[in-house]
Amino acid sequence: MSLQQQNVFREKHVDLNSIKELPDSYTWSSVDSCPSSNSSEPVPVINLEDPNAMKHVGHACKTWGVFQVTNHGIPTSLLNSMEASGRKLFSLPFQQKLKAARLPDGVSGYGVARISSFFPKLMWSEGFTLVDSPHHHAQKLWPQGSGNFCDVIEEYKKEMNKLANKVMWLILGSLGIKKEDIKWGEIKEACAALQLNSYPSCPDPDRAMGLAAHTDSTLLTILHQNNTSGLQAHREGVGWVTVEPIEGALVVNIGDLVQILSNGLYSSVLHRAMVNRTQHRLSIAYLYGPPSNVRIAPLSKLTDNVNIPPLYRAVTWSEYLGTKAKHFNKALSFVSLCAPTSVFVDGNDNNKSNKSVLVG
Ligand SMILES: C=C1C[C@]23C[C@@]1(O)CC[C@H]2[C@@]12CCC[C@@](C)(C(=O)O1)[C@H]2[C@@H]3C(=O)O
Ligand SMILES: O=C(O)CCC(=O)C(=O)O
Ligand SMILES: [Fe+2]
Repeated sequence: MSLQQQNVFREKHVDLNSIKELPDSYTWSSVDSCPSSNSSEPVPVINLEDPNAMKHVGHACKTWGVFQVTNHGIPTSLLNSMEASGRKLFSLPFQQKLKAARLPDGVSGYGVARISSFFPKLMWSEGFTLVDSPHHHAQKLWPQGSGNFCDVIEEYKKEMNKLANKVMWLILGSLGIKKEDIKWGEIKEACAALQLNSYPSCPDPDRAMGLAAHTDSTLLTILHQNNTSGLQAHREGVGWVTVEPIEGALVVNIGDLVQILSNGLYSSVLHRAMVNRTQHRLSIAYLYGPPSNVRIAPLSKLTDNVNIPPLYRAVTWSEYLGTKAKHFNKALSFVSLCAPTSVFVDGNDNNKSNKSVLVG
């Protein structure tokens, strides 16, 4: 990064651990006006070894767009090592983390949430995005040697890929889709990014926002959260529901690309992360998408061009990420084939879903 870029970057980046009082630039006036729902129904928890797992996955996708999985096959030791690697990274001195800062137009590296530019207030979090090999970043962060950091990341990505494939086939199976119905056949060539999120303890958590409401631009996202609650999912007609951490369980979020693929039968889930006064929260998101050359469109088996027309046009993942980077919560309507009604609300208004409603 050039000196000039570093200066621009520093203006936007603040060491949250050094702040004792919530600055105005981090104060979200609308957070306290829309309290979390007290709904007694929790987000579904699905045992992946249950013979009825596919049916449960289908139901969870239709009703919530988010669920937790147990018996997922990821060794506890790997989850612990990944969490320790995340802690090791975020506990570095701020100036050291800045050495691996994400470039202004880049994707990977240390920085604020990419969606920050769509909001008038800043988020109480720091993130680290890894797309390719972690070695380049690790060298900058730990010039004297990064220990097992890179090995853990590579192993985590490999294991997460297997799990994401498995969950993806459960989702597709629940829609009645078989392997031969998918033109891109094996999804083992799938692409992915790893997003490490750190939410330092906050002096005024009720007026701060860790990560603002968004949907993921993925097929699905697998999230490991440490034992500190903060993740909330939005359910139509219910409101914000906390996805309570369950030891050893992983959270699966349905992303926008499954909404496209399923022709809207399964909606991506709007979610956000809250912060708390005493505990540092850490989450690790495995953002799973299709191979870069594949165009994602509503599956032909789910449309008939007469009664059920395709609702979305075909897009590649990178094309969709570009649309999301430009239009954020309006991205799905930009690939929609039907006229959207104008129901978008301000992204800072957390009381309502900020996704589009499509009229056929
Ligand atoms: C693959 C990706 C999804 C993501 C944009 C990215 O290129 C890498 C970072 C991802 C992330 C993680 C935090 C929330 C999110 C909305 C963001 O700002 O960066 C997602 C992006 C996304 O799903 O659109
Ligand atoms: O930290 C969390 O619980 C949410 C993270 C998230 O939504 C993301 O990384 O996309
Ligand atoms: Fe997310």
